[in-house]
Amino acid sequence: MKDIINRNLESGLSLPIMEHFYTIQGEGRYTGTAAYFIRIGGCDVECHWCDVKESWNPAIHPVSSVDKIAEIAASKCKTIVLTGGEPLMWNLEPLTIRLKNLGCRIHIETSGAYPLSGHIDWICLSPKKTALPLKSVYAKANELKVIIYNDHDFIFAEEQASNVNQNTILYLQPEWSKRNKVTTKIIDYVMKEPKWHISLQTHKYLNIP
Ligand SMILES: C[S@@+](CC[C@H](N)C(=O)[O-])C[C@H]1O[C@@H](n2cnc3c(N)ncnc32)[C@H](O)[C@@H]1O
Ligand SMILES: Nc1nc2[nH]cc(C(=O)O)c2c(=O)[nH]1
Ligand code: SF4
Ligand SMILES: [Mg+2]
Repeated sequence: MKDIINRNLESGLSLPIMEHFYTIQGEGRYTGTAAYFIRIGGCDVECHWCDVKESWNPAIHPVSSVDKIAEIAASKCKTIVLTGGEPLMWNLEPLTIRLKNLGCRIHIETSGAYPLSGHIDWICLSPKKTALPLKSVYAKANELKVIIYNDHDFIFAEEQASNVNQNTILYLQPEWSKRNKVTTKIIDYVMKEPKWHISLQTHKYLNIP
């Protein structure tokens, strides 16, 4: 039985799904727009300020068939956001093929620390110092979203911006627990360096998932 589960995980036919829910995209370019989120368990990047640490251990999340998840998601909304955990730790080919066949547009939230897989229409790359993105992900990022926790993160943000392509939209997003302190610094920085935009975690202000 365990062998079958492992084989299905490897092939991407089943994935450890932590949760899936219909909400409003709270961050980045698509802020304010309806999207169905699929949160896949498993992440070894270990950001100390991660707001979903419960996602890190894949073993505590039910291994679910991607057929079923795709069907539920597509019945609610045609824009899907794959997140986690780190969704690129998994083979996304079967899930994304099924979603595409059901007429969906697929977005991903990723640290970029693992290779891209599957069919993705919009890549939100949020690089982390502990596990830098792969070159192949920088090249395809549609938006770059750097989390600002301290002053050094502005320097990190500029370094990261030099790795993405010219069309990538650049965002600075306050780390939630530091928002009172860093939001004003981001506002000043964006006025000084207007290639950047500010992204807020608006779903947290709205009290929605
Ligand atoms: C929970 S992560 C999951 C996807 C992927 N592992 C990643 O980090 O991009 C989703 C988004 O939330 C951001 N995030 C996580 N914790 C945060 C926090 N405390 N404050 C602000 N943004 C946060 C991440 O940087 C990422 O852009
Ligand atoms: N509403 C809402 N928007 C989001 N944008 C990125 C999120 C994530 O956790 O990946 C997220 C989330 O968890 N909720
Ligand atoms: S990479 Fe994403 S899920 Fe993983 S610890 Fe960092 S913020 Fe959390
Ligand atoms: Mg979130």
